[in-house]
Amino acid sequence: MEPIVRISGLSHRYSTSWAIRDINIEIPRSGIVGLLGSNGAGKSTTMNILCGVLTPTAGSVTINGIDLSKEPERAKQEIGFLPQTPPLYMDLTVDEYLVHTAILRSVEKSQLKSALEEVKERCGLTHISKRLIKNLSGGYKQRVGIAQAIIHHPKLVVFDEPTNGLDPNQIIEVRGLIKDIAAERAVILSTHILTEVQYLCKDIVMIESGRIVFADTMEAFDNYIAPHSMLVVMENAPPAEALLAIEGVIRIETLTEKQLRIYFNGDRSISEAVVLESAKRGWRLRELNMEKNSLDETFAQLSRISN
Ligand SMILES: Nc1ncnc2c1ncn2[C@@H]1O[C@H](COP(=O)(O)OP(=O)(O)OP(=O)(O)O)[C@@H](O)[C@H]1O
Repeated sequence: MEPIVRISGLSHRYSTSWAIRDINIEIPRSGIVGLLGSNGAGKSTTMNILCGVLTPTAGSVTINGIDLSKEPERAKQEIGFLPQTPPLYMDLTVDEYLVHTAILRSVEKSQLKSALEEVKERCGLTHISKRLIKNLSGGYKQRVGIAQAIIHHPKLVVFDEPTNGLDPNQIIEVRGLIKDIAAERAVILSTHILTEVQYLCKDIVMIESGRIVFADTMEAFDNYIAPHSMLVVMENAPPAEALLAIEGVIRIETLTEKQLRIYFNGDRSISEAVVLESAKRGWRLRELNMEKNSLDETFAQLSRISN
């Protein structure tokens, strides 16, 4: 099936420096894709181009098969966008603001009332319809921001750092809402918060220094960088020097008298050398566990690879 978004050879230069270079991404028609990267990696630039807010220096974007540069109005009809700072009018009530955004998004007059009621119900806003936006909590303001992004039933919704500045309860609520919204359309979630991606996304695209450094499933991300430490338990654990003498071992961390963490370079076959050496020297190896990288480590290592 044709992806909902096809980004090809996308590059953008602000005055003298390139913010993104040769970005290629395809977004499937359902599920949440996480766009991950450190601050300044190029996420917002990519999102702004995708949402038609910024014209790229090079490359193309099609949305639902429509070329964004050739038919911007039609292409943008297919997208809902929640930028980092929601575009709210503080002096309007929730109803007034949502009607205003629905008209901007070309929702037909005859559909206006039902679109408004549906989106308020969806986002838990019905009971605060008449409240001024400026008097709402951060969590409710964000819900109004989400409501404006979906009121016209777009096939793709883009969220840029949607839980920024929210308290832990509000974060859980907004995440639940995003999950719910993604049940029937494609969602792109741009963030530098790894747990957010881990919780919500099936697929990840990671950008660093303006280039894609990883694009695959969450599971593949989890396994991407080979582990470089193992935890061992030995009844007669030797002094660190004896373990450091094994080729590839670079550091020993002594945890208890019998438990050690061995850091190594190279591949997993080093575990065999540890087993053999233990048998030869009577260290009485009881347990050996390869340690998995945490997602944070993978993120940090991918960030370093790009620099
Ligand atoms: N208007 C601008 N003029 C000049 N340079 C810019 C402009 N906007 C962004 N940049 C630069 O382009 C690069 C990418 O920025 P971008 O905002 O896309 O990154 P980001 O991944 O969204 O980061 P953040 O999470 O901090 O928003 C950065 O080096 C940034 O300094």
